[in-house]
Amino acid sequence: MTAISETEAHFTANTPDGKHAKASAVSTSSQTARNPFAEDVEDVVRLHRVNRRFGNTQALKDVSLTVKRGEILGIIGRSGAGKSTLIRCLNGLEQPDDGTIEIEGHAITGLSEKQLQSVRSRVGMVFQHFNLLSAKTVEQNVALPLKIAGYDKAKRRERVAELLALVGLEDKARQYPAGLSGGQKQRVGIARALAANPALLLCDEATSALDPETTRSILALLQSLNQKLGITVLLITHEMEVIKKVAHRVAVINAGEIIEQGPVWQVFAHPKTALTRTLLSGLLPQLPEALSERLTQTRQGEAIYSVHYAGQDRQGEILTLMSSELAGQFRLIQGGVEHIQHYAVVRFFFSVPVANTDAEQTILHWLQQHQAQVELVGYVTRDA
Ligand SMILES: Nc1ncnc2c1ncn2[C@@H]1O[C@H](COP(=O)(O)OP(=O)(O)OP(=O)(O)O)[C@@H](O)[C@H]1O
Repeated sequence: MTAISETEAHFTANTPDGKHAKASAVSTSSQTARNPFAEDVEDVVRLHRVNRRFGNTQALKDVSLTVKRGEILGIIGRSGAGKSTLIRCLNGLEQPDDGTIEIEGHAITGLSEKQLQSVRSRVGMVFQHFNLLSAKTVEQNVALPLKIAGYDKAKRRERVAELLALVGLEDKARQYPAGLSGGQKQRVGIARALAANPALLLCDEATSALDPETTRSILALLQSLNQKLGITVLLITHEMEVIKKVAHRVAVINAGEIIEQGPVWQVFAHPKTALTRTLLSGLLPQLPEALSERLTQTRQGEAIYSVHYAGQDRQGEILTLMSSELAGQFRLIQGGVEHIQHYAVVRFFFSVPVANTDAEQTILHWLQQHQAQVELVGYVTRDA
């Protein structure tokens, strides 16, 4: 058996005969028990002013958050920001000091361990290090939650075949995890998380242990599962690239606080906080280092501006338009277009000689008219 972390603490589930069974690292459900969760509730997850303190550390500070049914919400934050604490609160392994957490309209704060079992049956967990049972085959790993939930052998076999087909691993059913690649192991982890038909897939750094190509294929799988099954996904990550590829909305967490949230295209186009800008820095064009090193705040030489812009279903034509309508009045330094959701997110830097105040004002006015967000970055002397 592989070592498992506290997050994958043993879950228990009611079996049809009324006894409690134990499983490792899996969510479980009872087919016979009445589902206390309202499947028609629009918000699958709702957190209201959740706080969690550890001594002097405020791991979660007044966190309010919703995840709508069918949505993929990405939560991004640096190490120590509070992501694990948030996950642990969501699957009931941690209790907040105050505030409320609801899964499908059902308050889960203050529940007993036994009451939490049905909560966990609605939440499938996908882990960074897969947490498969090494002594069991792929099909046995996937079947485990079904076994605990009381599915008979024939039903288990049928459902496991269905799940393995869903994640593209039909031919690996009899293999052991040791013989699988990282991406294949994560596919097994996802199949297992989906086994009991959860409402929510909680992905805790699900691609952080994978190479870029495998990461892409796992993210594509999550996206297709979201589209095919309509499953709601809460994805915890420290990589903006992951958010960009799959999430509909993003929430940025820092020192336990949600400091910014919104549709992914919007946060990319108009990041409000310095941290978000830093997290985005690898993905959006930056001012060349040779130039940024020479920046001053004294008005001289050339003024350098950064522009953020987002347009729906447009191919970033603002740059083309600006180049044709204001030709010769500015110098383009660096720029690029990202296509996120149905938006073209454009970021570019341009310079204009400070001596040419008419051109500067014309450009700023033009950009304002085109709803672009413009910021003065600084000045460089003309020979820069
Ligand atoms: N059981 C605990 N006892 C004391 N402090 C804790 C405990 N759990 C978390 N913390 C503290 O709470 C803060 C948030 O921790 P958390 O593990 O939630 O962050 P994280 O964003 O998941 O970080 P990482 O990405 O490194 O896992 C940190 O300062 C951490 O040291």
